[in-house]
Amino acid sequence: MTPQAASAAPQQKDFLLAVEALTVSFDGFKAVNDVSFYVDPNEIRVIIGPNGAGKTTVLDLICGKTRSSGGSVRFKGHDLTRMREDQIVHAGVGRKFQNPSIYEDLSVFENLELSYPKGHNVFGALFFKRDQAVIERIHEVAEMIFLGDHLTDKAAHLSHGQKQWLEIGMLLIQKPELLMLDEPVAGMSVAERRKTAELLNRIIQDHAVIVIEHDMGFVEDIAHKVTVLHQGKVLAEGSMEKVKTDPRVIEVYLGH
Ligand SMILES: Nc1ncnc2c1ncn2[C@@H]1O[C@H](COP(=O)(O)OP(=O)(O)OP(=O)(O)O)[C@@H](O)[C@H]1O
Repeated sequence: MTPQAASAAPQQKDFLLAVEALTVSFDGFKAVNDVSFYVDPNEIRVIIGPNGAGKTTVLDLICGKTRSSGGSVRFKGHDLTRMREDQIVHAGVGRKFQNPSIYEDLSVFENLELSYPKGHNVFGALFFKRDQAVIERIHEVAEMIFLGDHLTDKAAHLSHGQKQWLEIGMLLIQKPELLMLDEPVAGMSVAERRKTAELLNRIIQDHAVIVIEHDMGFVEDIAHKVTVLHQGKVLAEGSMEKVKTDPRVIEVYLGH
């Protein structure tokens, strides 16, 4: 190829996350079957689909909780399928599960402090100091998750929605570049749902977010792009406008 031809070649787009041909089988059953999708920096991607479609398993594969049997997950050039869960966290991928895993007996401040990155070895943890930078970061995150006035409250006394936000805050304090949230608004009030949409729109100024969600009103509010899974495969992908009028999506999911 001549130098001119090389420079004219199309540039490959820099996706934050590239999932390609991802597959996993459980006892011969393909729960995730040849799934590919690409997430941009600052994007909110929502994964929808009927129960058992493989949504949670896809997130489990990305965060290293489950090992794939085929395909790749590239995040900023790293193949996550070759990395351990803790290495994936350090690479910048944070995952929130459906049930909040906060410390109920500790305050909001202490929960956030515990999640502050303390270095990757035992000495980092031993010599960790509650210095000004840490305190400032905790206040900054607490404001972002609407808990700035609740720093001294015990987590046990927070509402269900506030507990979900606290757990998102515990991820944010680690500064991941990609956050993955499994049904973040399940059980929330309408007002809490609205604030969660606002929170996600704040978050994506510095992060990308993948959300699994069944609440279609919420999906319409937040999704830049929707990936529809069905029986372990990608059935459709695109804007919510496009996906919700797709007859196949209506047949297997939205029409029920
Ligand atoms: N560790 C596992 N061992 C065996 N089967 C599993 C395992 N994890 C998931 N499955 C199966 O894989 C399929 C996909 O499950 P998954 O939880 O990913 O679906 P989902 O789309 O998240 O569903 P829901 O909306 O109900 O949460 C299901 O049939 C489930 O029973």
